[in-house]
Amino acid sequence: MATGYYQASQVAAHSSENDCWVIIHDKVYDVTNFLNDHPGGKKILLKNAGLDATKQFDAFHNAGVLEKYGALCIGVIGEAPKEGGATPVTDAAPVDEDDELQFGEMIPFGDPSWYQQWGSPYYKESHRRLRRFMRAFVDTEIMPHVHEWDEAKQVPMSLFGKCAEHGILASIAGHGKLPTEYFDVEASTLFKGGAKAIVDPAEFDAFHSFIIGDELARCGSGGVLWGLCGGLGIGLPPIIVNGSEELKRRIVPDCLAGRKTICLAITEPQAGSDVANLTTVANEANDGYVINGEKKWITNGTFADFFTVACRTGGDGMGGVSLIVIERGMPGVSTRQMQCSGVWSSGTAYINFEDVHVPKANLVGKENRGFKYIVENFNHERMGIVVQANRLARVCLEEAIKYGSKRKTFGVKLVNHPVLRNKLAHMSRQIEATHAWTENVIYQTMTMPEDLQMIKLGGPIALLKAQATQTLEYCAREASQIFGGLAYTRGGQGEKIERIYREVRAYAIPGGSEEIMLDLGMRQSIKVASMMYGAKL
Ligand code: HEM
Repeated sequence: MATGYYQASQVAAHSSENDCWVIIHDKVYDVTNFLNDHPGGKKILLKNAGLDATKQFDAFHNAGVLEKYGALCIGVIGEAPKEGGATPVTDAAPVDEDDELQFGEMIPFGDPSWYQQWGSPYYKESHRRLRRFMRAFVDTEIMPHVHEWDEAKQVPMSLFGKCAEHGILASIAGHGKLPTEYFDVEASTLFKGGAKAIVDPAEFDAFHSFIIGDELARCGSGGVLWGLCGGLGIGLPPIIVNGSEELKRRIVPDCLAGRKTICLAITEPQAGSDVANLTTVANEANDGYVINGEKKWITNGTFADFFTVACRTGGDGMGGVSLIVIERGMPGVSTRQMQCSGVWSSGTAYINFEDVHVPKANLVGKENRGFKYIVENFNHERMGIVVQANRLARVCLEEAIKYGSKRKTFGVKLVNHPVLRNKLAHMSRQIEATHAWTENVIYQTMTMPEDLQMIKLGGPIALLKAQATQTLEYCAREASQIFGGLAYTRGGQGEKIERIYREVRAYAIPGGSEEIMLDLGMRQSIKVASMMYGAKL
């Protein structure tokens, strides 16, 4: 935290290896004890000792580095205020005067258009308050740690606790509706105070959920997103919607309070997305089940306390599948972390269930209805993927524009080369189109009767998922080309791009691969057009 006021001439006196200060963006950093740890080397810092090194710093780092190393900052360049004047608050974010219309850094297409002075019918004051809250939360609590968490291949439980405190976990688990019976609304930063809250819980809608997902995804890590949201978004909803009251009380409050975590365990080594043919079997025994089988690619499986498991309780096909909750402490449960190309901190697991005895009370809803419960959550799951994928694509665009505006080749900034602008243009048009379609579909989920949503929105949402993940793939590729070698190495300026590029498949395959989504989308849409609207086909 900055404390003192200095003149440039005073900083100049600290220019040796034993006493080394530098000025960056009008702040003074004492880097004496950092010289040997500086990843760019000691020499380069010493060359700038006692000087204003802003230009050189900006050439090699992202602004976020200074937040992470804030402890090195000892003051600012300038005069101390006269006695009785305001105390310096050098680290405070500037207050945005025109929050109504303008919010964020104003990088072209770096945020949705309603952040950049465009009107929109979808958002009101509580949405604007929520976006401000979420941005500050992600910038301070998530963004500085993402690289570290990713390398460590885990998200700390403390993040779940912090998100729970604000009501973010409950927002992720609800389908645009808050599960208010299962978390302490009045203890949540976002919702306490009813009508005076940041978001009045009675008014919480799908656009609030959208903002939370979209702003979280600014962290630029699918691993953190899947780590935090994976189980809550797909493992918990089948219990909230279909579970017995006793099962809900036993599981949901702990998950929404960040004390426990959950995952959805469907995919198997041999069954892939083919849910109807899964082989994990639950045989009835003594007032319960004995479960045997293997699950693979299970998001959050390495650390989850609860597993919402798809098992065969009946005959072949989709009519013989049930959902049963298995608990980590039950004998016969073992998990191991899988080594995947992306989403490292999400805890992707291979799971073995060997003669696991589970009480009947852990059955979700009715026996042999599991396939129906899974399918009912598909639209919600896919929309979650759409929101994350498109914001990750936006992160690629934002990073590419920022980097292209400072890096020069052949004496010209990258953004002044038409070939680079052409890449940015194609990225922007795809992101904006995907966002507009996403908003349109979200609006339908708020206005269309639920039974009709299942029929009418399944096709468009499947197509939208393919649209979002192909946009992500395109943007990750083009941003990598723009960053060059920096996006080929982990960490540093190209950190987000390198990671997102590795994570593209984790969006394009789960929740329905692009191939399945495109086919289903058209099949379903043709069926709906003929059956419901009388299209003469
Ligand atoms: C408070 C001051 C500074 C801090 C905390 C700092 C921190 C870092 C960090 C964390 C990295 C690793 C890459 C990254 O995460 O971006 C890095 C790399 C580097 N830094 Fe610094 N740095 C500082 C000042 C400077 C200055 C003043 C210069 C140049 C005059 C410089 C030149 C470099 C270079 C050349 C690299 C290697 C970049 C690469 O691998 O592409 N640093 N620095």
